[in-house]
Amino acid sequence: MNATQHPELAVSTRGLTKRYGDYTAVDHVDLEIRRGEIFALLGPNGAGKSTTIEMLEGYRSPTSGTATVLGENPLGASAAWRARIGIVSQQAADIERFTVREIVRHFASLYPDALNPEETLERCGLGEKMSARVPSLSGGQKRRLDVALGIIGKPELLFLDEPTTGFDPAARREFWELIRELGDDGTTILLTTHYLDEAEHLAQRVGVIARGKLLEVAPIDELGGVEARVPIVSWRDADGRQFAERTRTPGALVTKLVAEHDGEPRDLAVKRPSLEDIYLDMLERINTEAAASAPASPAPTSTTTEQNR
Ligand SMILES: Nc1ncnc2c1ncn2[C@@H]1O[C@H](COP(=O)(O)OP(=O)(O)OP(=O)(O)O)[C@@H](O)[C@H]1O
Repeated sequence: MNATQHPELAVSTRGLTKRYGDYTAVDHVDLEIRRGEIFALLGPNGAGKSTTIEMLEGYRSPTSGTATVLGENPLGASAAWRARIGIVSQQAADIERFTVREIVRHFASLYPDALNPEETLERCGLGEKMSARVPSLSGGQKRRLDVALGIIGKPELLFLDEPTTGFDPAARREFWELIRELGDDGTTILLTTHYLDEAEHLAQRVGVIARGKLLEVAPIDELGGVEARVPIVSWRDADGRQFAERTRTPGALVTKLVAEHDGEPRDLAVKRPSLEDIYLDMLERINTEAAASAPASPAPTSTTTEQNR
């Protein structure tokens, strides 16, 4: 069944919810991702990122709410729709018998307008491994193969679930380059990551999810609001007591402290909160609020475990 969706949107959800028994893994998520956007979903372990993505891919059914992806309901979407999306999930490809080239060629043959397999492998840094069998690849190289398989069908929308886990720093940089190129070509990308620098490098907007709830969606440099970015000046007095003050005019405060201390205050530091500081503050706040509003949702039990959907 075709759903109505604003043509500029690649993804839109309303009240998207997934429950396992009494446990709510994804809780009324309203999310809009524009076509051509690179969007990063951040959140701690178990926050609900993969569950959200899997509902958008059509691999998990929502308990309630709706999702529209490239104009269709992902559940039971058409084969033509499936050819328009690319998926790099957390499970690495494990195709024992084949060489890298064979497997990528096979995947390419499944799509109406696939990329060139050899060129794609070069782009993914596997040019020298085309004739290698999959089991002989290192962890990072297997992940690159996953990425090659995810993009081979020239997707309009690419889902990347923690794509650079296990990459060495150089491989991550190369991967970021590849993702930026895909973004420049107009591919919409939804990625989840635990690396804030990755989100900073790649994403135009980020969403933070924790305990299944989407806490905030914002351009990366506006996350947490203006207030969260106010610098903190810290110092010690002559007795060694630690002080810290948030101020929009750190220079003026430092000048005042220097005058008051008749010289350099001890351990003087001016710190502008990093994205990581802001993100961790948000998570701490939500955990404190959750603890205050007990009883919390019980953790999922084996009786509520759902294997596939
Ligand atoms: N099939 C299932 N049955 C029961 N609970 C599940 C099932 N799948 C996921 N969950 C629970 O739902 C919550 C969200 O899981 P999800 O995999 O979406 O988290 P995540 O944000 O992707 O975490 P991570 O960063 O660790 O990959 C977790 O508490 C998880 O244990």
